[in-house]
Amino acid sequence: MTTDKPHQNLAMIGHVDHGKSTLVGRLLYETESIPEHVIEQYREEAEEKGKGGFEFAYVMDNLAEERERGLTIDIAHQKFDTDAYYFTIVDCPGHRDFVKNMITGASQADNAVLVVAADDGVQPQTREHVFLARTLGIGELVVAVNKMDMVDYGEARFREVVEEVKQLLDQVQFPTSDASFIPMSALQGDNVAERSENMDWYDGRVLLEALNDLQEPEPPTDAPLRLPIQDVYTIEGAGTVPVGRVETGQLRPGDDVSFQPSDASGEVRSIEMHHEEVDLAEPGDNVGFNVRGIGKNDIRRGDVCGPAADPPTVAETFQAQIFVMQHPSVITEGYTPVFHAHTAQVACTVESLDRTVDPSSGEVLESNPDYIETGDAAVVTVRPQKPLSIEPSDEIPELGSFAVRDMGQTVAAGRVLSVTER
Ligand SMILES: Nc1nc2c(ncn2[C@@H]2O[C@H](COP(=O)(O)OP(=O)(O)OP(=O)(O)O)[C@@H](O)[C@H]2O)c(=O)[nH]1
Repeated sequence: MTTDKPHQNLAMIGHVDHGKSTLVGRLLYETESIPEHVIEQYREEAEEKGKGGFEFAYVMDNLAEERERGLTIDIAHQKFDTDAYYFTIVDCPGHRDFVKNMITGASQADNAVLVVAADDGVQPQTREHVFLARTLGIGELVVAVNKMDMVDYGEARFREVVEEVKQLLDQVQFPTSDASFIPMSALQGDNVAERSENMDWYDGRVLLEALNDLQEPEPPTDAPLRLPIQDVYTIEGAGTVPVGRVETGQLRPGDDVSFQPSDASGEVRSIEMHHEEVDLAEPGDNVGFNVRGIGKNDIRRGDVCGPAADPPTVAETFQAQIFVMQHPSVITEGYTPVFHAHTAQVACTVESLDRTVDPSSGEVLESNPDYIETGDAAVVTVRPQKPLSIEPSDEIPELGSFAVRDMGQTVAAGRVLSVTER
């Protein structure tokens, strides 16, 4: 894969069984992104088994079977391209660790396709995923009204589903134009790559066209430097080398930087990327660097590096809007799970439940509730049990969201509204 086109991470979201995997399979198939030898092998098998024509369903069945055998052409991390972009599919929310991956930057999605089955309409997970997409800062949604073959390709049903989805998107204030609703069948291939003859009432874009027209993700360069530290190495000859990914801003040799919350600072001596010395690092760059006067025990994973003149914020407490995704019982004041924000993992206490809000409109439902539970959106005040660097998401979105983990699962996701500094 060359780099002559910009890259985008694309999330596939939607209720279980509405067709996310099938749609990914179809996109890969239509863009000729499934390796030729795999397709060829299926074609031969299909012929041997006398399956007549080479049906897409046959490809999907085989992909599913491979997945079960652990041979994984799994939908996560598959790549395809259009004229304008290279796309990488990132995990969908049902998959393990999706939320955590989204938040720790590993697979932060730029945009998403929301799959809604025409025969089923908006379902609980459709709601949940849309809310999550909003919380996690996904830019644009393309809505795939899928399984149109199951409703006789009828325009009236399509319009009904579009209305349902629009209501949901209005509630969470997700700006979406009419053109982003596409009636399709992932299984039959209608309106994915090719215009469907089964729906001549539709004259909008097909899915690949809509993806091709997405806005280019903007590199966030006007925020100050924020570089969460993943690891700290000691390298012979170079000394202490923190490594991490630049989330915002720029890093140059000669810069005076500060690491928070460890509170160490010094001047950047050199920066390395892909084993080569560079004189500038920008958002998305994974770098190792060397700072005058800083030893291995002065800084650690979970620190954030920023300009000494505008250092990363360290929170005494912070107020956040959270969405409870799955919790076996209820969350009350005093609850202390582990918060995952960028590369940090810190136990934090939910000090007060300030209010529950309509997950959609943000309207206050109840002030100072006694508890919150799965499906609730709430504003809470949180006290980290150890120093934690985190930023208001309005100011630096890349450092302003977190996942709440407990009992081996992500129980909630959230966005920082404000920080009371230490
Ligand atoms: N008729 C019809 N069936 C479809 C279409 N797309 C998907 N399906 C079927 O719907 C079922 C679920 O599809 P999946 O792609 O596994 O759905 P999913 O959303 O990925 O489901 P999870 O990964 O379990 O969340 C499968 O049996 C598909 O064959 C479609 O366009 N038309």
